[in-house]
Amino acid sequence: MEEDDENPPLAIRIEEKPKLILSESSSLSENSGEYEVGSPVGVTVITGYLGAGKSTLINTILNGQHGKRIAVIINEFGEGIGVERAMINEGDDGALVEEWVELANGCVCCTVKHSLVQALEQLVQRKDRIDHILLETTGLADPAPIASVLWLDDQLESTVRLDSIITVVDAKHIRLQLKEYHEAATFPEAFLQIAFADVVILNKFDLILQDDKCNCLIGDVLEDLQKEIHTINSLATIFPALHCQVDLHEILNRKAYDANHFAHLEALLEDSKTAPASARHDYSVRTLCICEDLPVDLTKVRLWIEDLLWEKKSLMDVYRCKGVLYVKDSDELHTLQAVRELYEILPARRWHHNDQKMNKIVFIGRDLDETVLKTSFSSFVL
Ligand SMILES: Nc1nc2c(ncn2[C@@H]2O[C@H](COP(=O)(O)OP(=O)(O)OP(=O)(O)O)[C@@H](O)[C@H]2O)c(=O)[nH]1
Repeated sequence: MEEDDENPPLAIRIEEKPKLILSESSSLSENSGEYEVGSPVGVTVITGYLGAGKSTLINTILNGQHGKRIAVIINEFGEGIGVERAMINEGDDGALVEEWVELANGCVCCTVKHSLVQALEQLVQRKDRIDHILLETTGLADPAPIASVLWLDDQLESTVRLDSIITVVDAKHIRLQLKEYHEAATFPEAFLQIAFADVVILNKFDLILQDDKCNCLIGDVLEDLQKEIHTINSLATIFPALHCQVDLHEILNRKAYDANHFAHLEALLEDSKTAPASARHDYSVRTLCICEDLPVDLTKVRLWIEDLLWEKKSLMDVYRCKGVLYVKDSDELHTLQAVRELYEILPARRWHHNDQKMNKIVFIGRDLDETVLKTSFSSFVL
């Protein structure tokens, strides 16, 4: 592909599989202020049910005022090659230059992992020209493997960082989708996407009242839906939206996995609650929170969490876990983050004199048992 000096296209050829678009935002500013030279490039994973509005969100971001130079990676599976491309607005001025590569069928996790690492490695070589990467996971029910590649992959660790997982939800259909999965007890796609989300965009709220026979106020319906989403994942920040129009500063650069960007996690943990047993919808995927005042032994915490995430003796399926730890013989607050079987415990900052030192861990997962979690934590770790 030829590059002309006035409007140099950004295009990177990758040998296989994800489609890759590189875009320079029309609102590009030389220094957005948020991009630090030398720091890893943030990756936002965009997931969501079929038709929920993922491409709409990408279009909103590409055409938005955020001052970032953004690269987009799209995975598309099966027969629909080319469809995703048509959904993305390339811009009148040709500001978006694309390189499309077909994704072969095969083991989703392996294929995606391999080609994703390759694509990212090539992208970050152009780091001087990219501030942020959007990764749309079309066709992937479970964002966890992608998240773990980005979050803890040794090869990529210093060059890219998982910024956040955004799940786009169709406000009109989400109840039905959750109900269907719940009743059929099948692979809980809609649950997983919400369970892993740092941000949920509750999209298409214009459609939710169309079938509503009770003349409810739109505010009440939205509030109900938000409660329902928080029953599954109380850590997710929810933005109701029309055509995915959201404040881009709220969704880009969230640093949801950074130990040293701790204020956000602290606020989330402060607010998070265990979904009550009497929750209106008794889903098997839910949020559960345990608190403990006494200092813990870090080595034992590691063994405990490994037992939980790796051995799965208790039959609980933990998808996501975030927390703060009050570690014995340390004057630093530690953070715990886990995505599926991967976890990380890091010192985040020194305890402040007015902090209430305690352990607080939030779990999001399937068939979580509060009693087992609490008693095993107290007996094992303290
Ligand atoms: N009424 C309404 N329609 C919307 C809204 N947001 C998106 N749509 C429409 O919903 C349809 C699907 O949106 P997409 O952005 O293509 O959804 P997607 O999640 O990328 O779809 P897949 O990639 O097929 O899973 C399009 O026709 C959009 O124009 C909204 O807020 N309200």
